[in-house]
Amino acid sequence: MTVSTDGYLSGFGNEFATEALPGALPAHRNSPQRVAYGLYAEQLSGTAFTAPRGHNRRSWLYRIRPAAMHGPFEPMGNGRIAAGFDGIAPSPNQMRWSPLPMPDAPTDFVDGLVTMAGNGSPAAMTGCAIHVYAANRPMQGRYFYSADGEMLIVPQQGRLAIATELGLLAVEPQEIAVIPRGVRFKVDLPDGEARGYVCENFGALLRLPDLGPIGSNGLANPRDFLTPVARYEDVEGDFELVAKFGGNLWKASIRHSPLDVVAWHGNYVPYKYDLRHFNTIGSISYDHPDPSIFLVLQAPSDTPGVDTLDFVIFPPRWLAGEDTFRPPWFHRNVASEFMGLVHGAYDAKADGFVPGGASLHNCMSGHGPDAATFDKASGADTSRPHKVTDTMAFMFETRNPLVATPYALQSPQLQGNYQECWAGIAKHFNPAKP
Ligand SMILES: O=C(O)Cc1cc(O)ccc1O
Ligand SMILES: [Fe+2]
Repeated sequence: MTVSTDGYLSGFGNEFATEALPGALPAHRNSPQRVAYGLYAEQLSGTAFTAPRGHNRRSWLYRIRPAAMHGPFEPMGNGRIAAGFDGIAPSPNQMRWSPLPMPDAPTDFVDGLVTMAGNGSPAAMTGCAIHVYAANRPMQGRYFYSADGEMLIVPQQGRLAIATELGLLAVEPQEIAVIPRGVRFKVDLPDGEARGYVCENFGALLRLPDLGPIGSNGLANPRDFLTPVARYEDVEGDFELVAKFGGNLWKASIRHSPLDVVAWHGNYVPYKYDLRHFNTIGSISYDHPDPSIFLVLQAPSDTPGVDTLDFVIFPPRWLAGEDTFRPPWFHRNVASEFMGLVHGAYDAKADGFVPGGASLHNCMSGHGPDAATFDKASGADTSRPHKVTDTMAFMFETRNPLVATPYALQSPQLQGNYQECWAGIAKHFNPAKP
């Protein structure tokens, strides 16, 4: 068994084993005729049964009642969650949004989800949905799971206590949580309210990238990923199970808490990671490297080297490039970029991109530093290193263009004047002056 720290097991993709009651886990087998304590054995598979061993993910759960026990599902209305992205034209316009305001009415994590952008579909098993959430009420008497994809949660304001079937994840801003496809959970708000971002990954499971010439250490180190120990509730009542399935929300009545797993083992697990532990690598000579150097997790596609989804962060770091324009350069990419800001300021934008806000730069749409940032950085002294502090920006970078949802396009948070941040860029060209 791996090392346990404060209710967590450390490592990425490990074979974990944990029990909340002694002897609840069967030894040397998965499905004995009778399980200890009268528990039911159930397998939860996150990959095809025959996936190569290195990518195969499944866990065995020993629970008070099987997951099959609940009433029939019926559609419940999607609220502000988009059912899909087909049939909406993606836009080449650069877009930026101010933060989603905290709700006035009581709103839990599920009610608080708003889809901003996405591509692909759960049916195609590729692409993602990007949501933001703003909530002010714990999930009471209801439990949620997404059958559409694993959920990468990036809290921006307020802590989340995410009670999952496999145990409790306590996350705060500058940490992330990943809830596997199908795992049931409920969210409590220890600070009363919370806001953040969610990327629902329809494709291959997020994994740590290869390190190539970087070597055997660096970027996000596997032992900093934490998975909860087993923890169960044995409660009965009139509860609701909400499923996101095929883009839509469904609800079923359930007469007990589905968070009733007393012991489990396996490698299909929820986990959290503190972004402040990221080992940031950059240039110590000249030039600003591609942002792939900041890759935390990737969801590969069937094409080698081309990911369906990359989760990239821009954490505090030293900039040392000499005779170098140090902030992000002007660029156009084949990939599409949805960015958010957890904390502080982002070094490519002097203002307008604020914590809780978001931006979208689609395939081949030009973007980069705003005029104020360009002027400052092109005149800066680069003979000494400079530390970028008080910042935590991130990017959901996708292979396919992102479709902004009708909600995102019509929302009052859309900044109509975003493109003006480049309007003041001066013409300096003078063919007579090399
Ligand atoms: O657009 C952005 O701000 C993100 C980004 C940062 C960077 O350092 C290089 C490329 C890139 O897309
Ligand atoms: Fe970019």
